[in-house]
Amino acid sequence: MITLQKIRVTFNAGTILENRALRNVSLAIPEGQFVTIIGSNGAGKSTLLGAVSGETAISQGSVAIGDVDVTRWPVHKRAKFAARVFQNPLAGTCATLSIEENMALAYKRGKQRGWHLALSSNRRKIFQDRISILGLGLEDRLSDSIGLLSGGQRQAVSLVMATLSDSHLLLLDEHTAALDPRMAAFVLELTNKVVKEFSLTVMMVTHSMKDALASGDRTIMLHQGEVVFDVAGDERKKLDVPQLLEMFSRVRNEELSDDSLLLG
Ligand SMILES: Nc1ncnc2c1ncn2[C@@H]1O[C@H](COP(=O)(O)OP(=O)(O)OP(=O)(O)O)[C@@H](O)[C@H]1O
Repeated sequence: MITLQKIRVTFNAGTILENRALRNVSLAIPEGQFVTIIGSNGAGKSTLLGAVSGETAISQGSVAIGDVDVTRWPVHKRAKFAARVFQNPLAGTCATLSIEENMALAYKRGKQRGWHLALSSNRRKIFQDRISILGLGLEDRLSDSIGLLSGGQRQAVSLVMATLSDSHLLLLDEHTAALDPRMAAFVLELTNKVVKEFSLTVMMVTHSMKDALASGDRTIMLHQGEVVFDVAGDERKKLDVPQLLEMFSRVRNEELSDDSLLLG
């Protein structure tokens, strides 16, 4: 269970640039749940993921992963519990290292030993098996520099890397947004496969209402730093994109099209 209690994040507090990016957000996400997060530009979606991963300092509230209160834990310590995949494929991997070295780093995330120790022949077999899930033939290219891969291949490897550490929480921050439509669909499909296979708990930010409803089992919408609706189960199954847009426009009291949400 991920438990966020009354999270507040205020950037530039006390200045004319003060921005209350998250206002009293409380959420309880049971283990194994896949939550999709939508909302227009600046709604606080990335800030929410940052509050969980530790990349964003919270002004008030608490974050617990399982029974552990991690509110005061730095990013590197929380990495044991949570893996994050960013929009920019270059952000989550190190271009100058090989695929297997990147995997070794992911493997040792939250552990004490150096990454070279994670590169034993046993480990290499695990990496090969794991990466073959992708069906991209990368198991034969483990010693290639990761910088040689396309954006989509890199996102795919990042997903596999997320399954190598002991973390069971996957934070996806618009991880398909920078890819062409075909690759985006492939990476999303792969996401669902990996999540299912490794029973991961997921928080996925997306600008696509369609993807938000098609993936996962719960959808929350943020608006101006607040959760404005939270839907799961049968109620969610019955929802379609136009209805979701209508709910959103009711919240904002204005008319929106899918594109206007996508483009903010
Ligand atoms: N480091 C920061 N310093 C100051 N303000 C910030 C910082 N990070 C985010 N913000 C502001 O906090 C608000 C929420 O930003 P956030 O990135 O969480 O929105 P978002 O919903 O992810 O938007 P988008 O869909 O555009 O990525 C925005 O007004 C943003 O400008």
